[in-house]
Amino acid sequence: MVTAAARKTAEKGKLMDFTSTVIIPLLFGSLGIFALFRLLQWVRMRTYLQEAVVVITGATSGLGKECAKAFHAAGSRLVLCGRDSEKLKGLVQELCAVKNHRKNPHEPHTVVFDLSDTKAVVNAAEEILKALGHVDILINNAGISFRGTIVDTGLHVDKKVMETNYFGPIALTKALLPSMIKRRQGHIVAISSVQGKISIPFRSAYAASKHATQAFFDCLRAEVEQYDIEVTVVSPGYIQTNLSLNAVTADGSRYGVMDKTTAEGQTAAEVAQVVLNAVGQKKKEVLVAGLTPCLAVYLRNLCPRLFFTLMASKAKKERKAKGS
Ligand SMILES: NC(=O)C1=CN([C@@H]2O[C@H](COP(=O)(O)OP(=O)(O)OC[C@H]3O[C@@H](n4cnc5c(N)ncnc54)[C@H](OP(=O)(O)O)[C@@H]3O)[C@@H](O)[C@H]2O)C=CC1
Ligand SMILES: CCCCCCCCCCCCCCCC(=O)OCC(=O)COP(=O)(O)O
Repeated sequence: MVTAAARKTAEKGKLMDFTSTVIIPLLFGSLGIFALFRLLQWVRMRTYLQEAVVVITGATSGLGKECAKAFHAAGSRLVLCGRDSEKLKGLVQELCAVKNHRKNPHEPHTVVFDLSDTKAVVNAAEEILKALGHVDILINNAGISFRGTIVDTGLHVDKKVMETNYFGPIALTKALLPSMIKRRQGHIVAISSVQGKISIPFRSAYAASKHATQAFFDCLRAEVEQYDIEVTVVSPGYIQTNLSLNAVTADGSRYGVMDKTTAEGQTAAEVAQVVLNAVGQKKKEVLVAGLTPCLAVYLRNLCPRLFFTLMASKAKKERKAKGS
């Protein structure tokens, strides 16, 4: 007669057999497949980015500057765009410092223009195509933010924000698109914002420009799929940059304050890595934000009434804090 203890030992043995013959090989097999998948993904990404001609707007500071460093490290041939030629030269020197230069021998090209000047944008696109022949990846990063009430804001301020954040990037995109279509190759990136998906009070011009950006590049993605052109929309939450310092206010003057939310945001280097990976993996869109902004995006879509109530109380609170 089999005792209970013997039955228990036999069951334990069976379990151990099952673990060593099924569970452990399955676990290691899955880990192996995952590691192989990640390796293949990395190799594909490296091949995609190495030698690629990458145009970055707003390369003089913040996220644009960090994207320049990340794509340079990935071996891309950079075209750095900005309004300040001295800052661009400084960045080229930094990138061409011996340590970086050994990894990527291509000296970045610089193009100076203001995105709110459509003619200058078209000329810049021509200059880029003349100098490099083609563009593989365009990163529409440059932008400005806004702080103010709608009732006090001059229309010239709304236009300035729209020109910089929306018309400038779409003008550059339209100027480079025909050459991408001709080659049936290209990748267009729009750095939007969480505020391209939700609107928060006292940011009307900024949120409107980013919603327009999201809409335009979503349309573009569908239209250019037939030419194998990729479109990636990146929507970050707060990033530690000069964005709030450089924001315009209701009368068009500089805001000049480093907001706590911005100062406590993600680092620009972290977000640049997300941009690099999203481009390398040809992602359609990516939301790079903390839990609250992400929840706010879902809430806006799933329960708009509650979202609007929260935004109204946020506006009330901010107005009270300012004593207005
Ligand atoms: N910081 C944040 O919290 C977030 C930022 N973003 C987005 O990230 C992008 C980069 O901003 P960020 O790095 O944070 O801010 P920064 O202010 O540090 O950088 C903005 C860049 O845009 C350039 N720029 C501004 N206006 C113009 C113009 N008229 N013509 C050409 N270039 C111009 C600036 O050039 P110059 O040096 O000449 O001023 C600068 O290089 C923006 O699109 C922004 O909306 C999105 C979500 C969050
Ligand atoms: C249980 C659900 C709770 C979720 C609701 C909370 C609602 C609180 C609102 C939070 C709003 C977050 C907004 C984040 C916006 C953002 O990250 O924007 C990034 C920027 O573009 C920064 O630009 P700015 O000029 O505003 O500094």
